[in-house]
Amino acid sequence: MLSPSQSITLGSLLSPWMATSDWQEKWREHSVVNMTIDSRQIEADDLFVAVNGHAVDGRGFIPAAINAGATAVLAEADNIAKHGDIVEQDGIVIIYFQQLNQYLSAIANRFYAQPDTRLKLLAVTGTNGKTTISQLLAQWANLIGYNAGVMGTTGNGLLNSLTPAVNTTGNAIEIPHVLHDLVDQGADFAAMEISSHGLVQGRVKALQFVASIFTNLSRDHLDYHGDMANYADAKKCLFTEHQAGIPVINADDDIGFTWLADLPHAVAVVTDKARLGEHYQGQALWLTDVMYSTQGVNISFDSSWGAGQFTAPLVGSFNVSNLLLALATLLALGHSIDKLIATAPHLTAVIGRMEVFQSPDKPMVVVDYAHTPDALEKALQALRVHCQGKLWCIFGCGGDRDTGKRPMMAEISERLADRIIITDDNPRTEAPAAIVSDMLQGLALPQQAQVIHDRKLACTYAIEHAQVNDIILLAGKGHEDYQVLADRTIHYSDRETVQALFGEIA
Ligand SMILES: CC(=O)N[C@H]1[C@@H](OP(=O)(O)OP(=O)(O)OC[C@H]2O[C@@H](n3ccc(=O)[nH]c3=O)[C@H](O)[C@@H]2O)O[C@H](CO)[C@@H](O)[C@@H]1O[C@H](C)C(=O)N[C@@H](C)C(=O)N[C@H](CCC(=O)O)C(=O)O
Ligand SMILES: Nc1ncnc2c1ncn2[C@@H]1O[C@H](COP(=O)(O)OP(=O)(O)OP(=O)(O)O)[C@@H](O)[C@H]1O
Ligand SMILES: N[C@H](CCC[C@H](N)C(=O)O)C(=O)O
Ligand SMILES: [Mg+2]
Repeated sequence: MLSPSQSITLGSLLSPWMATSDWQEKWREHSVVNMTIDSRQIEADDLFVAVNGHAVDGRGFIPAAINAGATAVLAEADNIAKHGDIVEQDGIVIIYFQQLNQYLSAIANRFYAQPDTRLKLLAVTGTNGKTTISQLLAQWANLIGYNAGVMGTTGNGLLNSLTPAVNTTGNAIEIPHVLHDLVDQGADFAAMEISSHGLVQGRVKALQFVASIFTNLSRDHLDYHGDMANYADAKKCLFTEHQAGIPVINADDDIGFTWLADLPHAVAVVTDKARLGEHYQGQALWLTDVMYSTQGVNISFDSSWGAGQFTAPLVGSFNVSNLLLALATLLALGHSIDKLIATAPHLTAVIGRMEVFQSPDKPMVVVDYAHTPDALEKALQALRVHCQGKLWCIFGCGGDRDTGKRPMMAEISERLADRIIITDDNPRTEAPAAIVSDMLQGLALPQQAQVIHDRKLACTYAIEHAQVNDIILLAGKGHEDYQVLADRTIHYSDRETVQALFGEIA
């Protein structure tokens, strides 16, 4: 539960955008103590914000919000002529605001007293790696003396006490509210994940970031963005239409590389310096050597801030990219290279991201959140290096999400794994059999893949049938502790399943 903010008058809150001095005094001086966008979460003295959404028009819930105790309403205006109109309904004021969705971030940020400027706020965007990098940044920040928070897929809050959240990037009101609470709890650093949905919906429009990181772009969310060009534009607008601070760009990624030309102050991060060309003038950090072991990675790098070498207990080549991006960002923000190198061995793997589970006489199991073709490919490639026996891949595809990635992920599993078990992953409103059928289209030899819809049974089968030197990748659910079915959400966790099968928990 978020704490209430200090109260603020409607006149003061909205004065940057409308002539509140013309209002009746009773409305101008009317105080509100919280903002909420959902009528179902209204509490006494809240300001209800009614926007027109993708599925329903929030203005239809104004009566419900008033019934629930809203003390005032800020509602989307249909056109510019109606901007600033005031209507009284059941003794409650409704103020109309044009393009409310696009301004909501600024209004809410003002409401919560600009918390983005009261700590160092960092943004991480890209298809894969956002959670990992934001948490690595927060861990590293803590190790060098900050009190760091995060916001993202695994929840919001101080790094070690996260509150689960509905979205990876919260709504335009929730974000400054969480930041306000973080500042109250003494946070002086926060790294947040910014999804492409969050960017196009203006959820972070008004925030001031000290640095923004781009991880990579690969297929995902085409159900929402239509095509890859739109998806790329959505990500790019963090750097061109937001207060991004220092851009830190993964230039190994083809899209990231092309953006460098438009971002002269960017820090480019690459695994091969030659990729930047002789004439590259900007700041950069590049890999000079890397060694992998089951204990993690040993990285040597050079950069505009000097050269160095460090170890970190993370698995997979993509985590080298994640570590370099986090390091480059902290260096660009002025932190000491020596301190960062000295603290790197204390970084830890992020929950549900290439998380390794081992038990005597049992195959190694890796729980990972790969739910895109690129992530699945990278996760399998990373594990192949360590696998003496057969590599198993257990995965499904989410319902009500981009259907095009289903056969692609199946094709990747067939190419890179030795044994495939297709299972369920949040079927949501779709029939699990239909999702599996889409996935099977991608296999040359579908008869060789097993389909076990029940995820726990799929894991049990693999652990019972795999040899001790096999590796089992359990992909797609990572930290999730639920399975979303058509009519209900049930408790389910891959991590708990493995721990139970290994006899670690009852
Ligand atoms: C399609 C989409 O992105 N929808 C997002 C959008 O909702 P919306 O404004 O369109 O909502 P709507 O359901 O049409 O309702 C309109 C308004 O009526 C209000 N309402 C509705 C019902 C009611 O009883 N009372 C009420 O007041 C709603 O609060 C809303 O303000 O804005 C909301 C607030 O920001 C988001 O929570 C919501 O995310 C939904 C839940 C969602 O599933 N989004 C996914 C696709 C998403 O955003 N994913 C990305 C991450 C993807 C990744 O991993 O990369 C994310 O950032 O989470
Ligand atoms: N830099 C990377 N490049 C490619 N794949 C990655 C990278 N980092 C992580 N992955 C893979 O993607 C999965 C998800 O990683 P992570 O949760 O950090 O990404 P995310 O961008 O936060 O995802 P989401 O969009 O679901 O929030 C990991 O479990 C791993 O398989
Ligand atoms: N944030 C992503 C996560 C997907 C995770 C996977 N378990 C699934 O449900 O598809 C999404 O909502 O598309
Ligand atoms: Mg994430």
